[in-house]
Amino acid sequence: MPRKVGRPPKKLPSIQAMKSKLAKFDANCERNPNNRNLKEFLKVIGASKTGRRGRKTKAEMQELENSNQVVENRRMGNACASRKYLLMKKQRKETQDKEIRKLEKQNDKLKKTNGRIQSRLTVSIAVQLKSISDKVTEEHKDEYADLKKEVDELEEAFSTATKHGKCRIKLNKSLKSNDFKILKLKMEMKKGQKLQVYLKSVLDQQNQMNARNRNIPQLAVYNIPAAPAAIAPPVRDDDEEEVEKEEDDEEMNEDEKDEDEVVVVNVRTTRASAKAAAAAITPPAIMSANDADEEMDEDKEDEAVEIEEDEEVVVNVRTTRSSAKAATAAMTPPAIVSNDDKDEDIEEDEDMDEDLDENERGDDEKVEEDKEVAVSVRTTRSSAKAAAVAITPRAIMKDDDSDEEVEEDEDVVDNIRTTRSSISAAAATITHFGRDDDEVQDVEEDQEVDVNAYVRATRSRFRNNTGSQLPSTSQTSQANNTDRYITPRLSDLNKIIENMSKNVRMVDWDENKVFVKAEKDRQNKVDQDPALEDYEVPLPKTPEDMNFREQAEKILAVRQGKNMNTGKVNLMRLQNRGSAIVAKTRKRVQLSANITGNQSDVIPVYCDVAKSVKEATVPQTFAFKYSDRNVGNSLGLDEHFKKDAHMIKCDCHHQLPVVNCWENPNCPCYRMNINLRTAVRNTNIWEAEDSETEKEAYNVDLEFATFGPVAVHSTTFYDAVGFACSEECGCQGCCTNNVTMWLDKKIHSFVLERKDLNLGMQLATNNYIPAHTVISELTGEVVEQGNSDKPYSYSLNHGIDYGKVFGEELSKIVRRCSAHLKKLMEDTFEKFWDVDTKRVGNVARMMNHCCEPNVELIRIFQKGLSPSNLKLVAVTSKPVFPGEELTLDYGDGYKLDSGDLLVDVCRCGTLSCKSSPKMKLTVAQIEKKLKEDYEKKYAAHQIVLAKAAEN
Ligand SMILES: C[S@@+](CC[C@H](N)C(=O)[O-])C[C@H]1O[C@@H](n2cnc3c(N)ncnc32)[C@H](O)[C@@H]1O
Repeated sequence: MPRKVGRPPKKLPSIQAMKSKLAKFDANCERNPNNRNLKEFLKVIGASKTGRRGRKTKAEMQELENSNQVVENRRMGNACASRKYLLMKKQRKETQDKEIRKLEKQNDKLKKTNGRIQSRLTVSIAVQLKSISDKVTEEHKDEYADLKKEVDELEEAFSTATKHGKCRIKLNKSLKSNDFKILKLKMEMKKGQKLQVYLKSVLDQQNQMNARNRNIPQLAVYNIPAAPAAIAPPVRDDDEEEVEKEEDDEEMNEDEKDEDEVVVVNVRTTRASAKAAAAAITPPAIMSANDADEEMDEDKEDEAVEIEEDEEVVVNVRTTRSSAKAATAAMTPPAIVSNDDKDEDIEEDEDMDEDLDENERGDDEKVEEDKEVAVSVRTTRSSAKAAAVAITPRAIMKDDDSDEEVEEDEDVVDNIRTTRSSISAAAATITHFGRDDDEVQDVEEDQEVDVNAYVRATRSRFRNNTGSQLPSTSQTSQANNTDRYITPRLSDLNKIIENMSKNVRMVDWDENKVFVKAEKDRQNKVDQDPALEDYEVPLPKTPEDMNFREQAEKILAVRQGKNMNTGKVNLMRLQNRGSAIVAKTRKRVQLSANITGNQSDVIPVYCDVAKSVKEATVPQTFAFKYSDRNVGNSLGLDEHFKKDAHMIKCDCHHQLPVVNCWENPNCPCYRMNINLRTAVRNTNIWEAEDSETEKEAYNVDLEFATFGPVAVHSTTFYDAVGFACSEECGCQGCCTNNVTMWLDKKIHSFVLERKDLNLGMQLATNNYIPAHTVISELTGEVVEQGNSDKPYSYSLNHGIDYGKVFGEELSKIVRRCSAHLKKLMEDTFEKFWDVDTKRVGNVARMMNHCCEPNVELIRIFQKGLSPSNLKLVAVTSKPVFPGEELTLDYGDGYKLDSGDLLVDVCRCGTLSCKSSPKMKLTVAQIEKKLKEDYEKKYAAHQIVLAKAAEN
């Protein structure tokens, strides 16, 4: 027999072996879902991602797939379905690793400088002003004069802002060709500074200002690197001295220069007629579907900037001349050093020119160095650090370690303090971080805070943590006047408590009367509102129609899961929350007659743990600013959707015959409502294997129609995302596709009461509220997770999002989404966002946790698809009777300030409560208890309804 040459073919594992491997893998997956990765999956099934060897043949794969094991193994199937996602994730990881390696390399290099001047970033900003003519000819004389005037003003602004000496602006006389004037601003930033955040912030600030003037285009920064600073160790304190010295003598030694890294930011501006300005209002970065293609192309050219070296990044931004000026001013770092050292500046100018030339060549070869206006400004390391750190959102500041966070907070404050004097002049003009924390402004509709809210939050947190307060300066107070800042200062919040304390009093309380009044008020409101013409308040089911057994079985399953098999049963202690008891008049301590300050939404506060006014104290929990609107911004993404052309809205009711949005397949809002669910479903990769019928059911289950019950997919609470029409639409939001319409109707009456000292305030209803009814928005400050106050924060997008994927899904459903917007969405939704209700919020923030909650939160976008367009809407998941508490499930991971897990000390008192007494209960016992409870509530409600009908 001839001897076989070469390797014997690899023996394929038997199906049996394969099955056992699969079982193992599945068990592993069960233990740790993170183990589900493609590589492992492929390994298990014997295939390799590359190369033929070991890969199954089609037939073998078919056989595998047909095997019960595979078919039944849902997770495995899901892994298959998410193959694309996993590959993508892997690629992303590789890129990230590469970037990290690069940054580490840089970091090592920087460290070699002995930890003294570790790094210095020189930021050059070139502002190109379009539409300056070829030559400064006679006909352009005036124009040139204007320009010169502007530059003079700019110079002056810089000099004022920088305080430290004069700044130089070079305006070359022979402006020529290609319609650009180039203006340069150089800033030195030091290592440890978050360049990306810094630039983003200054532009955000500028944009906020510009937003008021529609003729000024929005600035945008892109391609800014995750600066080496992001991983660089913070500048050591002992460096500060040296930096201060530098401030004084303005010298930079050769060694330091070597360490310079140059970042060039180009800002292009359009000096144009109103029309052109309006067109220019769209920054290249965020071109939307509706924009002209031409502009898109142009933008693409603009975007085609290259990172020349590790340390060099070019960023293009388009703006108008005036805004560029303002932007330049805004970009002025807090403490600016004069430029005595001309040689050095000239050298740097040259560097910059090179960069600009590089950058321009692609666009237009004709820009010449001598046609440039140069502004050179240098900041000190310490002040730059202070500025950058101060405006760096907490989440972007290394936030994985809480200890480190505290240190950083302290660091921030240290820096703010050290540089306070040096920033004073600049603060009034440009620096927002130095703004006085201590100004409360009214929360207006659609009001927003700029990025500085983060700074403010950080500083407030510092105060809360340390009890000390940062001093403020007159300059910072000046800055306050121009800014709309909402995060209230601690002292004002304390004043709220003081004022409340003064008005505590004893009042009569007749539950029966209150419930009857609430019922009548609701009926009146519904009757008188034409928008609610078709709405009928559903009545509660009779006890006979209820399925208590099913409920009891569920409760028992939960209890068995907890091994509750000992102890004595005291059913009266349990499930006695809420009431159906129609009480007689009694005295009650009232802490506030109306917490909202709004007469159309009166919510009184009672304290039942105190028997007299003397005994009563107003708890600290009321130190918050009442607002029925969210506040906050979303890293620029919201700016995009604020623009008319990009806002998602419909004009359904503008045409006849009127077609209800919900029934109109062409309504962009309704379409978005449907598409969002698909996006969420696609995001949830482990759901991806659902059959088409299941997918269909999923869509139906998540109906967000205005007048129908708001259906929540019970098993995927976090996935409940929809889109609603708004006041910007043709229907003005009074249509069938706007569940948020209920938020302003205020048809339900609530009360806050304290019955349990340890539980704090409880939110209860005075009305019967049917299941699946919108009751309130949960409002607060929209902040990135990590910036929020945990016990009072609610996740805005966690769970509807796997990293960038949700952003990607979103970008797919926006028509003709530009590459930049896509990236913006991905980046924004890669982060997790919270609604922090600690300092700003509404009554919904008072909802306690319950192991058997009756309220769930759904997420509804309006007008756009940024976190600022997203609302957390509270919807009842069960019928709630008058007197009953409204509760949410905070989740098993929720920790109290004490560090205890809430579930371990929960006081919700339900039969499902994880900390309820251990006792053996049968289904029949639980069913009986549930029935009794419901009958009592139902009977009491019938009395209320009857009395309401009487008068
Ligand atoms: C967002 S607040 C809810 C309103 C709170 N009762 C108040 O007076 O401000 C959350 C805090 O309420 C308390 N809490 C909420 N539900 C609770 C429960 N089931 N058991 C014990 N404490 C609870 C905890 O102190 C928790 O940190």
